[in-house]
Amino acid sequence: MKKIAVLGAGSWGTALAGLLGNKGYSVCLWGRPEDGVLDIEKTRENRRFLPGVFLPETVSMTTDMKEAISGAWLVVISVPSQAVREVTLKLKPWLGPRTVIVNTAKGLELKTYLRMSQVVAQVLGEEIINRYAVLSGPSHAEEVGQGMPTAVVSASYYKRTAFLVQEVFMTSNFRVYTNPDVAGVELGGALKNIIALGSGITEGLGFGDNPKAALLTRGLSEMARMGVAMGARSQTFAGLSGIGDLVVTCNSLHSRNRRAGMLIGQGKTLKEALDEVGMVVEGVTTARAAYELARRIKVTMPITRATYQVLFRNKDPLEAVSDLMRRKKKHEIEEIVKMTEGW
Ligand SMILES: NC(=O)C1=CN([C@@H]2O[C@H](COP(=O)(O)OP(=O)(O)OC[C@H]3O[C@@H](n4cnc5c(N)ncnc54)[C@H](O)[C@@H]3O)[C@@H](O)[C@H]2O)C=CC1
Ligand SMILES: O=C(CO)COP(=O)(O)O
Repeated sequence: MKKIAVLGAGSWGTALAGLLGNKGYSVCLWGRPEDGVLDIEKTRENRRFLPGVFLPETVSMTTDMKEAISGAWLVVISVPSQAVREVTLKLKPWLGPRTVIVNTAKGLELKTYLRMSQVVAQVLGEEIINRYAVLSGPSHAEEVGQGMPTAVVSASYYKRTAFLVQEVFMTSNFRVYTNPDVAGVELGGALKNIIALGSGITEGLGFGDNPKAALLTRGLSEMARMGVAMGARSQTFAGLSGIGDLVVTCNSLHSRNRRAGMLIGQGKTLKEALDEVGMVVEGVTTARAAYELARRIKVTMPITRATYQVLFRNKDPLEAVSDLMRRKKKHEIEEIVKMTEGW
């Protein structure tokens, strides 16, 4: 069977390696030595990041990048977004001329503000873009690992690549749609984590469902605003990588972004919250990158700004909520007002 490399032995890399291995692919899961790769190989279980999910014999483990990439026709990147550049640099010397790259990391790179496809293209050259897809959507590793019905989206500028990735990942419990809007799918997956952090903060403050619904809905609106300003399609934000992932991340007990937010809302510092969660909380770095980018390109993102201030400027979460509520009066949807004569 064709070989697939999965880079990143955390919860998502492990779940995807299991999914692909169960489909019969020969999967090589690469991780750093500190990820207990040898222990995973022996027990067939990633006890730290995905306990209770057992990997089939079709999945082998390595800490050697050359061994992982050599002969692979498809490479899945499942490391935190701030590590995507480093890992892409490491895989570059061994990458075959036709190997397809599937990125699953959700975030914006700090300082450069680049989306993950742009980071990968900077490292591997623009020509990679035809062989690149992003796989994103509401898909907690814990549930995918248990084979629960899940729907995600494969986006690529190149139709054949989007279709190929759909075909590779699709199972009776893992439904994959396609979308040509790479920017929209990447930004949906990245920006929803900021809103989930903010939503978790309101839960930690003891607030209920109304503030969560308000944050989620207005959060989606600012995600789409930023997306359109960066060339994405607004409709993509109504899809799996937008509203879909926002709903799951703001509500799920598995969500690290929601959990970190709740801890901060309860009075923990950012460091204490991150230590307690113990896994990557992508919304933290993305809040910083998106806040700075929004200022630079002059896009209004009040929830992102408020979340940034709580995370990095020691703003009291209650004061942040109060400031959001007291912003100047607004129309709900500007486009509708513009289309409505006499308003
Ligand atoms: N866990 C989930 O349910 C899902 C996660 N994702 C995304 O997948 C990406 C990875 O997340 P998770 O696996 O959940 O994180 P995790 O915190 O469970 O694991 C991250 C893994 O990456 C490793 N890592 C960190 N820096 C590294 C580096 N520089 N080089 C190599 N390995 C490194 C860590 O040691 C760890 O094994 C994130 O962008 C996340 O948003 C996407 C969909 C679902
Ligand atoms: O993106 C994810 C699920 O779709 C994982 O992020 P969280 O753990 O914050 O929910």
